[in-house]
Amino acid sequence: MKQIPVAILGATGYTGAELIRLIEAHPHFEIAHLGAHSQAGKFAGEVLPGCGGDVAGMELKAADARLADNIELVFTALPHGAAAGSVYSALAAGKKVVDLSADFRHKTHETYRAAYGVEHPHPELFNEAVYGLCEFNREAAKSARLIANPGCYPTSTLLPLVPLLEKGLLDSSSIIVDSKSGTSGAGRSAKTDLLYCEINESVKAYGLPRHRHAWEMEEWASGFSGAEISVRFVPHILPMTRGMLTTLHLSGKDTGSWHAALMQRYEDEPFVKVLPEGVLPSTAGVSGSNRCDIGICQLSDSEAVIVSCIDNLLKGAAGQAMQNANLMFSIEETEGLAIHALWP
Ligand SMILES: NC(=O)C1=CN([C@@H]2O[C@H](COP(=O)(O)OP(=O)(O)OC[C@H]3O[C@@H](n4cnc5c(N)ncnc54)[C@H](OP(=O)(O)O)[C@@H]3O)[C@@H](O)[C@H]2O)C=CC1
Ligand SMILES: CC(=O)N[C@@H](CCC(=O)OP(=O)(O)O)C(=O)O
Repeated sequence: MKQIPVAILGATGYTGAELIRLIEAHPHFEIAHLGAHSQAGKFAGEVLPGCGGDVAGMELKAADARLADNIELVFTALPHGAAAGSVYSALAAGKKVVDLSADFRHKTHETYRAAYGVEHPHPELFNEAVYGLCEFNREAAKSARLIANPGCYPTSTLLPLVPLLEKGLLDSSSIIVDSKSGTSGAGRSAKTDLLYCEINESVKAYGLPRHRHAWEMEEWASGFSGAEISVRFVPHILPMTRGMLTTLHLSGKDTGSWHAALMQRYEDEPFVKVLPEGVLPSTAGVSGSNRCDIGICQLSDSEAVIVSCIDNLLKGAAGQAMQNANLMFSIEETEGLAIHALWP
């Protein structure tokens, strides 16, 4: 198979760096363009400590630099709000796009406005964008021109939730989503509340009363299962570099059947692992992999706790983006993606 030239816009951020690592090890994609913003003009190796080989010597292009004609795929790993214009231009130039930002994740302008509080510059693309939760939208991803890669918190929430909603087992009005994220989830740009002294030896809730990902969770839980849900979502930030753990406090019926329902739904999925009943996952168990591990503990006939873990930079971002890119180019979905975690 030929090598497919790709561009990464936002290559100097955390998810951009992860994309470089994945593409360098991928047999069918090759890096042809690295875009940056404040770091444009420098070499990748000057800005990215983890970057070696030929890529280290590539010049970082300005965010709006022209993309060469032979580039077929563009990953936009840009802040939300900044991504939409680049996505629009790349599509207009005939490229396929996997957008890691939140700019095209919503079905309607109303929901986007509610979650982000601003007008969208290209709402006409909402209908075309495919929400890239591969386990539920695989067929649509295969023919997509634009993938809206899901958010990290929604990925860790929707994977355990949707199969139970599909079977009508959950009380959809009382879903509590308690999530913890490593600090890389907040990106690489300098912010006072991400300084070592603010984060170290501390755990902090944030995003209340309603974090923007609550809309994304509700919209797609409903989109995939048909059930209207409302979530109470509280994110937390922890002093670890990568990893995300989501605890779902759930009620419903036949909780004794929930473990089997999840096992059955995911038995053929390479990137979702349902642990034996009562065994709970850890972030260390998925770190460096594209997996989501799910553990379930029945509390009573009508109540259960489910815990899911992902690496926010992989299944929560660059890994899932690569899964989608594989689908878009008819490549084996697992290509270039580690099943095993970096453990211990
Ligand atoms: N981190 C995570 O775990 C996850 C992130 N995401 C989403 O993926 C996207 C990238 O995230 P992440 O890598 O963490 O972000 P970072 O803050 O680490 O990196 C942002 C990148 O975008 C560039 N950039 C910053 N501002 C602009 C601008 N105004 N115009 C063009 N480029 C700009 C930066 O360039 P320079 O360095 O040159 O200034 C940098 O390359 C975001 O939308 C994020 O919300 C999604 C899921 C998980
Ligand atoms: C710890 C932290 O700050 N996390 C980010 C979410 C991660 C992210 O990148 O959000 P998107 O997937 O929507 O782009 C936040 O709460 O805004």
